[in-house]
Amino acid sequence: MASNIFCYFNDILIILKAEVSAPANAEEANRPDYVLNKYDYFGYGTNSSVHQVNVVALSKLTCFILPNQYGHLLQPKTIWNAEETPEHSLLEQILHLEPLEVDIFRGFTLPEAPTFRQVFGGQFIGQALAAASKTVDCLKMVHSLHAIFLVAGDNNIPIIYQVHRARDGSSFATRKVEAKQKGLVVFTLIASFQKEEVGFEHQAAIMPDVPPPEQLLNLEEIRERRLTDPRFPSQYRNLAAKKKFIPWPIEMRFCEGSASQHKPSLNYWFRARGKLSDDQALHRCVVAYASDLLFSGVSLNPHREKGLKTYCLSLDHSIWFHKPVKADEWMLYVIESPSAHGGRGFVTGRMFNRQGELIMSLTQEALIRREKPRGPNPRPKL
Ligand SMILES: CCCCC/C=C\C/C=C\C/C=C\C/C=C\CCCC(=O)SCCNC(=O)CCNC(=O)[C@H](O)C(C)(C)COP(=O)(O)OP(=O)(O)OC[C@H]1O[C@@H](n2cnc3c(N)ncnc32)[C@H](O)[C@@H]1OP(=O)(O)O
Repeated sequence: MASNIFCYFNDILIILKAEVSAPANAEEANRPDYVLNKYDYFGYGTNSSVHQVNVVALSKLTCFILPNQYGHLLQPKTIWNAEETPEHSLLEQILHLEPLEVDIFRGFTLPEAPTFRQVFGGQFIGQALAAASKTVDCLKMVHSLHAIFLVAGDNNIPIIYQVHRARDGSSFATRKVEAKQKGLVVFTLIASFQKEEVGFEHQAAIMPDVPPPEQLLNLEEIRERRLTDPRFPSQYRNLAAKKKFIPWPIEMRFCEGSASQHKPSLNYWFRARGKLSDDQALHRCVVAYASDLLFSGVSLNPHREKGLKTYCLSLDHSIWFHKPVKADEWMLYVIESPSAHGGRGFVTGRMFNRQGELIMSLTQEALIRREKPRGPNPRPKL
């Protein structure tokens, strides 16, 4: 027994019982209807104007009406209002974007953020994913993304993120993001989002047997040891002490000592420094950011030698999120490099939580070359 419901309202209706078939709007009228179930919602939740909603109840319908002034309660505490939380971590500041227009955002490279010669690749991925996430129904979470680095970004100018809404389906949504500097597209990302769903389950990947993070040193402690270890020549120690050192917003603990630094693999624990807001979208942006820090460098491990200077840049990066992420708790990053050839190093990664659950799978290809001496007037890239 199906019955049509036409109503004019600006509140949100949450379904408590029954199924509802909903042609969402006029543009989608030619597409097959999609079905809303218990706890799905429809309506607009705006107080600017009254909208028409056209749905078909497939059986007796019971709804909870949420008046528009309470619509914000459906939004989780998100990265886009992070500035309202005084104690937010440095990572939330790095990923914070300024909305400029519908689907257009501005990101910055903060002085406290890790920078390299060019904008850090993980910053592009994290910020672009944050921009895409802001345009997607908050019940849908990113499950995969694919990024390409086109031009080295300039740390000294803002980055404009333009989001294209490629598709909004009932279960999935797809977004394309272009990052621009000086009018040039320097980075692109395509990301797919999905509503939570129950389905088939298995995990064939096994977490390697490594020491727990509490028994290992972090990067800062390794550096401290190098500065004070009398086995290193004093010239080396003085030089290392003079180098500007900005602690990364990600804490890392390496599972193997320097003896294994020539293996085309690396295992390390990591977590975000400071407490993050309780927002799954933010936690996924944070791990996406962290995933580019020590990834493609593993493809150089078998080729490392004294005095080697390299020119390395991430070319592309893909992530699949299998399960919910907690970026401020320890995760094990297991990296392998099956191949380096033709100036390109290829790496694959897996991230496990402490319970051994496989949370994410990743791949990346990077340009890996011996550094050539710079000419007197290098061509500007932007
Ligand atoms: C066991 C314990 C281990 C413990 C480890 C412990 C500690 C580790 C600690 C620290 C590790 C530190 C850092 C690692 C962390 C993070 C890594 C971050 C990675 C990134 O965040 S990465 C940023 C994102 N990714 C990009 O931003 C790429 C954007 N995309 C492009 O940039 C272009 O798409 C390109 C270049 C790919 C193709 O562009 P194209 O087709 O035009 O390429 P082309 O070959 O012509 O080079 C063009 C110009 O690149 C320069 N160039 C080329 N080859 C060179 C060489 N060999 N030497 C010197 N310069 C070179 C010249 O300037 C040349 O220009 P010119 O010819 O005028 O000289």
